[in-house]
Amino acid sequence: MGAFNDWRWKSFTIKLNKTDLKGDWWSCHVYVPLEAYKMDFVFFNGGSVYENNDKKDYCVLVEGVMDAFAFEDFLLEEKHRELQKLAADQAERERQEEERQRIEAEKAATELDRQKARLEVEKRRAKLQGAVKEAVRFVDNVWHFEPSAFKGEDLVRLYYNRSSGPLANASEIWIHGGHNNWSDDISFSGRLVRDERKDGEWWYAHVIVPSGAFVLDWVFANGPPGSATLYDNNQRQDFHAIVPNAIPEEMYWVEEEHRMFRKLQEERKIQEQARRAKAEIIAKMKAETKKRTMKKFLLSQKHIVYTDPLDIQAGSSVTVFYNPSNTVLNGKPEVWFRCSFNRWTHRNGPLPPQKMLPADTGSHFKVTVKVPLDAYTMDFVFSEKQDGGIYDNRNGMDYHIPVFGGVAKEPPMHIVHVAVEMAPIAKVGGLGDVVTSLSRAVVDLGHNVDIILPKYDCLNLNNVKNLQFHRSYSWGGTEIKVWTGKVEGLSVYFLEPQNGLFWKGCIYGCGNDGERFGFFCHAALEFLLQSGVHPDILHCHDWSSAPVAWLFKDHYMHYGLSKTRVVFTIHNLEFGGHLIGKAMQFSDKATTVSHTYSKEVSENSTISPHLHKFHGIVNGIDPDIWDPYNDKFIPVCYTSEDVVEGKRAAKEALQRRLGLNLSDKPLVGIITRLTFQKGIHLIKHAIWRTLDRGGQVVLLGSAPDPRIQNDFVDMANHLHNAHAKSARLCLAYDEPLSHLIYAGADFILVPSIFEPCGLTQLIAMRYGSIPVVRKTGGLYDTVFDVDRDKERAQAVGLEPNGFSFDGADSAGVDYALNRAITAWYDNRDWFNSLCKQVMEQDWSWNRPALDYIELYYSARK
Ligand SMILES: Nc1ncnc2c1ncn2[C@@H]1O[C@H](COP(=O)(O)OP(=O)(O)O[C@H]2O[C@H](CO)[C@@H](O)[C@H](O)[C@H]2O)[C@@H](O)[C@H]1O
Repeated sequence: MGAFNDWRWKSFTIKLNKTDLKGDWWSCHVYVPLEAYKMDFVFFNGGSVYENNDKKDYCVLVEGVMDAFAFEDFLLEEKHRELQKLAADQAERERQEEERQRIEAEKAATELDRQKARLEVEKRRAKLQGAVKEAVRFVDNVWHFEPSAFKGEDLVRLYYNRSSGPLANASEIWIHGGHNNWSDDISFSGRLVRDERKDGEWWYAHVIVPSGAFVLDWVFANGPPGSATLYDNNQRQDFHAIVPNAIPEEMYWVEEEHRMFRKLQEERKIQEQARRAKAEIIAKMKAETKKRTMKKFLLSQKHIVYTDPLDIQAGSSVTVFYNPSNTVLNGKPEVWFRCSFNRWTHRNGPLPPQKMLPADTGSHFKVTVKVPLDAYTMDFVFSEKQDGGIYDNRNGMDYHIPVFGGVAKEPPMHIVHVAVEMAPIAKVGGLGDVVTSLSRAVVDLGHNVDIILPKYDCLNLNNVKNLQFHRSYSWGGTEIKVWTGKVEGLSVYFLEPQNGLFWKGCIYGCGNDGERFGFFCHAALEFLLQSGVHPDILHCHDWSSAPVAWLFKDHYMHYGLSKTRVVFTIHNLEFGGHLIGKAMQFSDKATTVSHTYSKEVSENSTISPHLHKFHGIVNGIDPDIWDPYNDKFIPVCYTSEDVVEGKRAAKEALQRRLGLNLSDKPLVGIITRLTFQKGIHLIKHAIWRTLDRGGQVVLLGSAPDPRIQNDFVDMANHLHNAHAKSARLCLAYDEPLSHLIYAGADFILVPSIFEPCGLTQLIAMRYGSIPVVRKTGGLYDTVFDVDRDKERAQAVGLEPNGFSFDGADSAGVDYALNRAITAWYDNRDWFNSLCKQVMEQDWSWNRPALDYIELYYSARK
């Protein structure tokens, strides 16, 4: 009994035969496979008696192309092939399932078309019944046909007695005719001539009876259709004649129904093809953007680390270049490279530390590594000595670079968000957008995400698919019903405590919000515990779900959720500072929504003790939810290629909808919650400045504070009187209108006093609108002034994309807004190319989601 390569390959059992050699020699033939580098074997009697060389077994080496390492790779390749086959099988099954669903949908749609055709025909038939009742064969002394019996497609003469009606003195007489109660409007017309052979005023026209006609409908007039001024329309009843030998009515309607059905089918097919073609274009554009962004990501640390090649392939060699002069290892005589794979979990453990050698290019050092076939990330840090000393481990995050084409895939993480807002079903501001769009991006990267949300009575349920009762449990003295549903493709658990805490008709502003959300956080943890769900990451947001952090650490961690880590994100430090401070203390990692805001708040007493675990990760926007190429709220879809035409149509639709002049003026849009944070006095000033410059302004915003709301209502009244054609303030929350403004505006103004990230400037750019912003927080990180920030933009691989200002006063606003409007008036070609350029920048989650994944992993270390 034997096998090859340490018993890992092709085992065999063969019966030996006695040979005629001298002594007690037995033998057998063994086939040695190509992949063998060693043969292992023992002898046995076919039963339980073994000769296994004192438990060491026997082995002989095999000469050939294989050794232990090559065999390792060979096995991985085998596994790879097997996985590929499984994946192909799976893909085929999915394709078949899709095909089945497509056929099913097609069947249902066909049935619907058939019903529609039937209904339509019934409607027309009922309508025709009336006309048939009124129709006759002739009217004495007014009109008749020759011959009197005829059918569809016959040529007949229609006689008319001119003196019978209002055309008695007309010099010309025309017939405007149709059939079956004008079913195709006018289907024939012609000029009548006088019949000299008859007595009296008899005029006639030749008419070809339309096929399928039961009833002919007509009027007489003194000119052809379009230029007649006098009619004989039988006292507004029109004339109706029966077609005596028409085809049987039943047959006609059966044919009509068929014709209608075919037409509907044809229309549907064309629509379906257009939809599919569009989906393909969208997928292609998305993939290209993603690829560009990934490349930029790989190059983004080039001043510290980069690899050659940039995309590392499993099973190949890669050279890592490192420049210590920008790190803590600056000036050290030696640099050592310490590396492993798969987030330090690779089966072979870390590679032995390698000393890096100076590279030819300036201050970089280099080292070459063989990447195993089952790698999906390459992980490394640098140290000053072979045995350690000072490390550059990227502030505790380590360096991780994705490896492509390997046989192993990154195991998915399970992330659960506990949040009180979620777009589009319960959105108040940007927090709701981020919960949805970050989750979608993380799912796209192959991880599992669930969201736990209160079941408010004011949820927008139109956007929840498959809402179902899931279970109920008791906690906090009440029954809590749990519902599940899909929102934007994400799985959501809705908690509905029967004590009515979320039946208040609103999300915030109930007086006891702290108590309501505190209860919700506790209930969410209880739900996870009772359902036996053990996520890797619990992600909570702002003061409203901050309690998750300490409730978890104080209680639930000890009840069996011990592998879970808590990540806390600050979207706005303005509210609930105490709760935020406590969550900062108890969370494993904390983030805020831009790098600059993280610096701006770093001295805040709630943050400063925790800087070691605090990171700024800029927000992204969801490229599917905000997509001018696929947006049902704008009149013409567009990409960067036809941005000018697309925006022109959107601007016109916006002007029309809000009653503004339909002229080509620079249009400034503002979309915001109206709070102190958003720079209210600067917004007001900008409205007047834009009007001074001959532009138009549209503001969409609502104020939670009634004093501010009233103030804007006054301003709106004033503006709508004095500048009705140039300014419109919509003081409400209106998602569809916001899309039209993003598309129709030339500029989106964001003059915030402080701004953790800001999404409106990012959405603006996606729609080719130019942001005009105050340089603060995330606005500083995402908007680069065309005149002042060229270098700062280039440092992050971008071209400048907007206008910005520093001061929080009117002079500041003027500085940016005047330049923006002047550029629009004086340099339209350049302005249009700027619109195209900002549309091509990637402000989606493609990049920031990678940073969140890194953060989640580092929280688990
Ligand atoms: N009247 C209205 N009608 C329709 N839509 C409206 C609207 N008013 C605002 N919106 C929409 O609400 C969102 C606002 O997001 P922001 O990030 O700009 O601000 P917000 O201060 O709410 O968010 C906070 O959290 C986010 C997320 O982290 C941070 O980016 C931000 O800096 C921080 O203040 C955008 O999607 C915008 O279109």
